Amino acid sequence: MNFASDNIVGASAPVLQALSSANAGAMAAYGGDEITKRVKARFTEIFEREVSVFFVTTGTAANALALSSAVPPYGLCVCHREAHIIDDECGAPEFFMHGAKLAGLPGVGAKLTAEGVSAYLESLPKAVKQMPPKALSISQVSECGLVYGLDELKALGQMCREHGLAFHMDGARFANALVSLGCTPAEMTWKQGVDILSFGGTKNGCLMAEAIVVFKPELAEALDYRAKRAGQIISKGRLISAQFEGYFADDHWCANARHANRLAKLLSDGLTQLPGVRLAWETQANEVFPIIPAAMDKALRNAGVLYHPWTELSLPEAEKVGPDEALIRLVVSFATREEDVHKVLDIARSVASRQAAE
Ligand SMILES: Cc1ncc(COP(=O)(O)O)c(C=O)c1O
Ligand SMILES: C[C@@H](O)[C@H](N)C(=O)O
Repeated sequence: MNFASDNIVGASAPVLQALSSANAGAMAAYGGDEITKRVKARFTEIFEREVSVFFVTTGTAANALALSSAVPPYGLCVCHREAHIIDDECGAPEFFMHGAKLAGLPGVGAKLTAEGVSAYLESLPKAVKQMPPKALSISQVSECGLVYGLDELKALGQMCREHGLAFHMDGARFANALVSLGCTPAEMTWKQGVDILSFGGTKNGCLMAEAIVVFKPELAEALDYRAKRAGQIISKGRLISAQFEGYFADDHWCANARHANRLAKLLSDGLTQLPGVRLAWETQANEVFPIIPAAMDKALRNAGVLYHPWTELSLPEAEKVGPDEALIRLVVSFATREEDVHKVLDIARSVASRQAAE
């Protein structure tokens, strides 16, 4: 029972089928093929406006290249201090921004507020040599499994406009956030001021497919060159676009995300009914962050449930993890079986019963 990440499963059947179908015959390389053209047009339909789309192989590449188009080498990009771009990309964003800096701010649940970012920006010294803030990057879904509501995104977008920042969204789990809010892709992005999006497909059914979706045309100008320099212009480009073709067909992508979110909620609700179990952050997408008794943590691991501990950095002081507790991260994917969720709950319940009997 592997709940370590949504990166642990392969692709879903429709995506693999689309890939297999696209394999036949000769097609133009480097994105010149008909499938790539078709899928780029599909992105324009999905986002209800003309967009530029660049296919890449990893979320890190999407984030680093997206930010490189928005932030000059002397600039600053504001993000959360636990953002994937600051914590998990080994300096790729700074590297591709040619030395620009990431400024990580605190925030409960790895989320930022417009007020908090604005206060930070106002606090910066206005020295002429100060690195000027040029972008804001948020993760939707956040690194603590939380989803920004449309009002929060609107306020952040407005704040970016007021401060002249480009607004980037790390949408590694875009579909999970989308179905959680029940809104449209346009409402969750450009209609709230998002300028450039890292659109993730890999964690939700694709084999290896991410896209940079650009809403602000001037940010797209050099992205082809930047992607080429990063080794992200794939020679057999159809192999990424075909994945997205299968991903988008028959609303498959949203069905995958709804499945993952539903089982995450089932897991979360089952765990929180047990004594000594509380949530670090509400379950709003496909990740569950329970704080559980240490004995339960040990039992789950001994029973072969795979998951990672999580940092409590974004927990309010009053909710910090106790000496006999463990904060863990359980990630549910489109391929997670409901029976495995029930198995985890059964183990947790048995531990709780034993502890109650002691
Ligand atoms: C919030 C977030 N952004 C981006 C990524 C993409 O990272 P990768 O380069 O591993 O595809 C991940 C993890 O997979 C993530 O959790
Ligand atoms: C932890 C993080 O780097 C990874 N992207 C995951 O979500 O599993």
